[in-house]
Amino acid sequence: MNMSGCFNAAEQIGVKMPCSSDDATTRYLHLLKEVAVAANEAIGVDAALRKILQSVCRVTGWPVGHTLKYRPGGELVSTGIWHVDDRYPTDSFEAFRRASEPLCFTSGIGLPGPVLLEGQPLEVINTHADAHFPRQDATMAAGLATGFAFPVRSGNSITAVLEFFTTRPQRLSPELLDVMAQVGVQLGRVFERQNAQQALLASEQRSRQILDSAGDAFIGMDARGAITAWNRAAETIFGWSRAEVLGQTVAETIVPDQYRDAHQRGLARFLTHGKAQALGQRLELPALHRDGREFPLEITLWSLEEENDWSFFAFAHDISARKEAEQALEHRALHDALTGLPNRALVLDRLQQCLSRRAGSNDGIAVLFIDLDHFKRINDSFGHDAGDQVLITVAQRLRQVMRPTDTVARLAGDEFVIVCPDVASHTDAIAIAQRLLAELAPPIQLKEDSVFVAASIGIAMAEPGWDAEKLIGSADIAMYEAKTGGHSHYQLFDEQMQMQVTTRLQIENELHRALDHGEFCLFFQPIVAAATGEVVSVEALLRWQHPVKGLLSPAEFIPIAEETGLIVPIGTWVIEETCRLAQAWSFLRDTHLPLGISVNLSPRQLLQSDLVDTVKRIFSTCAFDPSRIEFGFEVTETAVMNDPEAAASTLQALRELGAQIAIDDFGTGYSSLAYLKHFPVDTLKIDRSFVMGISEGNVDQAIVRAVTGLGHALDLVVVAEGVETAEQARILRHLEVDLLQGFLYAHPQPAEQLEALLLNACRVTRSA
Ligand SMILES: Nc1nc2c(ncn2[C@@H]2O[C@@H]3COP(=O)(O)O[C@H]4[C@@H](O)[C@H](n5cnc6c(=O)[nH]c(N)nc65)O[C@@H]4COP(=O)(O)O[C@H]3[C@H]2O)c(=O)[nH]1
Repeated sequence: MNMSGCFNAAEQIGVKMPCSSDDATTRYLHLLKEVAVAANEAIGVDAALRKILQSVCRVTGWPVGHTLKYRPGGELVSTGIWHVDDRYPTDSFEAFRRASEPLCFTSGIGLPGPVLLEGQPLEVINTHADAHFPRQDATMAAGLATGFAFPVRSGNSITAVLEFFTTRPQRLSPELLDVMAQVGVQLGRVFERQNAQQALLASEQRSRQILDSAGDAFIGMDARGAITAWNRAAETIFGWSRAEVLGQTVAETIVPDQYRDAHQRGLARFLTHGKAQALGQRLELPALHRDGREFPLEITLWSLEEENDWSFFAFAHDISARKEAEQALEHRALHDALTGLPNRALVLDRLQQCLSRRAGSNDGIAVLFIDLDHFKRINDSFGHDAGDQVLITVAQRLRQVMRPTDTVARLAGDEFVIVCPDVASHTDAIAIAQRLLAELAPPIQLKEDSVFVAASIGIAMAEPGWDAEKLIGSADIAMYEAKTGGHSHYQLFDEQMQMQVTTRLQIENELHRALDHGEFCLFFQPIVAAATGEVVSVEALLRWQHPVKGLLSPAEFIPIAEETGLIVPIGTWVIEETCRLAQAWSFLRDTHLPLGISVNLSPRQLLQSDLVDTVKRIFSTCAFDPSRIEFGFEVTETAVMNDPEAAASTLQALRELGAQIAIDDFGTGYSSLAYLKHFPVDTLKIDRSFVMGISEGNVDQAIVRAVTGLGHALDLVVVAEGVETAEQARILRHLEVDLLQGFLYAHPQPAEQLEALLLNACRVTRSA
């Protein structure tokens, strides 16, 4: 090889090659090539050092080579990496090695120390003669006469020193020393690379530690969809270890089957068009666990472009617990806690959806509004636990008789609603109601008792333009009608009912105004002694002086006042007004008998908790003289039988305040004669319906006779209502009824008229 060839070859590997003899140059060139290859290919610094020690020893013919590395603090220490020629005696080498390895060479000391100081290759020709050579004895014993060393440079600093020894005193050529300097530079690159790798490794380890300590799963994915990163939380969340999933596709590992196509399409779209809706967003997605179970995941995705290749990363965490809690809350918000049925909000929502889906032709959607009859009695008689048990059983029965597509809901208390989205006709809806009533008919077994539950059902079919509220409201109106028509019935909604409801609503509003504006007034109807025709008592009867409709009788507004509870303040006004007038009239009569004055008490008033206190307050302000006025209350049988025990104690308390008690409309309601025995009652008022037919038939006469006999046996005064004819009066007198009330004697009349009647001591003669 000529000189130009030598430069060319050296330049190819990036080294400026000094010229020497052809032979030496070739060897040095090979050495540099070997060093370059070792520097590039060696797995690590140690391997490169071993290879280079070996190459240098071979090229130079020197038998021993050793490397020392720089240690922070400014000294060189043995790496333990040596090369020794096969022909060099092992014993000698071992002794030299043992002497060398423990030594630390500071700057300027021995062979490597000055190299560290100067940064240049150095040779020591006669190690035996050099007094500054710490290993003088060791080299002598090992027969190593000459040494040379050169630095390994990494940037501006020296990271290692390589030293070589030979047995003969020998001087190195300046070219060789230059070559060694180049070897040092090549080796320095290996050190630099290792440092960089170590730094990278350390940073990767730090990153991994951080990622492993994260509670969220960290997942990396390359552009092919393969998993590239998987931290400890990912192992826990998905059940796969890092080793198992690295290189596997995300799609097959954690994406549920049904979403895999979408996942692949999303990835392909991003890689082709750079568009990805999911990136940078916090998403909730279903994920797949190793055991095959799906679970909800909250995930944040982002992408990274590195060297023209895309990587994707995600932080994710299992939100099963949160979802369960949310679902439980949602379920609780939309379901009835006792029966587990949908509640009002949910049924309204479902019905609304159903109506919207069929907008335009809402036929086919039926709503059944179910209200249990007398449920309060079950609660009162058997306790609330039993009441709950009944509601649960009713819910189950309703559910099991309906189709899965129907919604059975509990609105409140004992009210249930069923939405049937597919009912062809009214006839079908009626058939459903009949099925429901039949299902509810068998007794419900409680702990010790069994109870029968009946229900009233209102049915409404959707009409175009109706919303959910209107449809349920209509079924409710129909249910109300079913209830008033008797119990355990069903009723279809019709527009007439709607009109009635509207009227009722209007009256309700007007009743409020009537009370505030003083539109009520009282009429009084005298009650006469059957034997003498003398007025012994009067009944106060409410009237409403309506500003537009004129004088209204109680039948037109009392039921609504009762329903809405307005009867309570109205009733209080009646008692106050009657007492006020009674006090004024107490001196009108010239008789030794007190004048009886009675007012009606509605069922609602009887249940009014402060009724007795209210009456007490009114009585105390009026202060009747009992020898002149006897104040009385009339209650119907039905009102009393709603809650006989409570009624008995209220009536008793009223009696203790000095009031008389009369049972009104006696014989028309459901009453127990046994109760009557225990009731604090003074008077029985025989209903007009028995008086009406008394002239024609024996049945009514027999009833009146029986009631009168019963009343007298219990020491009660018996009054007959609705006496219109002299014949009726005659028969009633014959049947020994004590008092008579009816149009025959007087119509209900305003207070002033009654006053005149009392003043004149008007004695109603027997007209017969
Ligand atoms: N056909 C016919 N009817 C007769 C005859 N004699 C009396 N009447 C009517 O029979 C009703 C008797 O009152 P009631 O049975 O307590 O029945 C009363 C009572 O239940 C209720 N009511 C009236 N005023 C009040 C009140 O202030 N409070 C409450 N809660 N209810 C009241 O309204 C009902 C109806 O009262 P009114 O319309 O005044 O009707 C009165 C009276 O006008 C007769 O010979 N023939």
